[in-house]
Amino acid sequence: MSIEVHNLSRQFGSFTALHNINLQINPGELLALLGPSGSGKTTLLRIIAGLETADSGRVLFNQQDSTTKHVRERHVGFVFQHYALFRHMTIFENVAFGLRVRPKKERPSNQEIKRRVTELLQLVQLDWLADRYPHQLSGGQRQRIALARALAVEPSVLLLDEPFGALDAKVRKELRAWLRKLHDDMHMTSIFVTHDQDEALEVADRIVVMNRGQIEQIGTPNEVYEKPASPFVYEFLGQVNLFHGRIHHGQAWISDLKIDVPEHATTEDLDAIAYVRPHDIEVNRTVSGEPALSARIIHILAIGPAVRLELEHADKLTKNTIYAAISKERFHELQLVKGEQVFIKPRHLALFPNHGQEQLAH
Ligand SMILES: Nc1ncnc2c1ncn2[C@@H]1O[C@H](COP(=O)(O)OP(=O)(O)OP(=O)(O)O)[C@@H](O)[C@H]1O
Repeated sequence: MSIEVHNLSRQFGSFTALHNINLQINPGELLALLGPSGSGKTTLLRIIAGLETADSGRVLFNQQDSTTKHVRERHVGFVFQHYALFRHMTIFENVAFGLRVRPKKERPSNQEIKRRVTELLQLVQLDWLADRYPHQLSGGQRQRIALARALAVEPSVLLLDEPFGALDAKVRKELRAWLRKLHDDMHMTSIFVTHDQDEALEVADRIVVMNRGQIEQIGTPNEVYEKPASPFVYEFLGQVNLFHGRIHHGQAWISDLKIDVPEHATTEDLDAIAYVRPHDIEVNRTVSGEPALSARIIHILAIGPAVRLELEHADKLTKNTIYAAISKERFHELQLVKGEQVFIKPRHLALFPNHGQEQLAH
């Protein structure tokens, strides 16, 4: 099932929750709506689901206008973070619920319901819990049952709002991999809301980055991470260093560094901000001909495959903290010690005109 969103807007009083949203979701795609709290993700998901109405704009399911279609007619399954299971029903009955409440002529026989529910419980690998009640399950198990319940009605579209939000980090990671596999096996179109960058980058085919009711960028995880379209996306996705500088005729001055930026050949004396990812900061013990910034190591974190360095660069009157990530091999080669002086330079940087918009930089 394809989903199209055209010129969708939604106000709550004088507050604009969604402003002119346009989105095309391909059949079979797993799409993440990613953004900070209050950016409009849930409102957009609820409008697509038919649980909320838009002030203007349209939602098309398989090219057909579904704006006026009732929730039941949209063949949508939901999983919400706080969409609790029915406490007084067994796990089996929770999953069977959507089938049992169907109008009589569409309702499967008891035997058929039993077959389908058993199959779904096997799919979420919890068939051994069929006779238990929700309070006898762990949080992760309950979320998997919530998914099985959503899938029972064979939805063409699966909508998930922070489905793993309340779970601990390890269970979240397991369920992410599991959701990806389930989505691929079931051939659905799925949209999930998250404010967790790692979750979106790891699971989604494409990510819609939202900010203040608008879409900042739509792209594959690789595109939004490697080629952020705006300062907001740069700062929201992963850790980033921020430098202030100027661009003039194809050259950027960042602190004492002069860097060629041929893509800005025609720019004249522009105040700019430069973003550099920690793994794009090159660290050396000596200056090798090219200009570099001197910095002092104030902290070393050597956990995991990369070594993270916290550096302090004395830039005229201010002190800037800069984060660098280097490989374990490079770290051992350099034999770095806390407190000593090193030389750093950005291998790759992204420049944007400075409109004073930076807020989130680390
Ligand atoms: N029924 C409502 N009445 C008034 N304001 C609302 C209503 N629903 C949402 N809003 C406002 O609209 C904005 C967007 O809310 P929404 O729930 O879509 O954000 P979100 O990106 O999902 O945030 P979160 O990650 O915190 O759930 C918020 O500022 C919220 O306060």
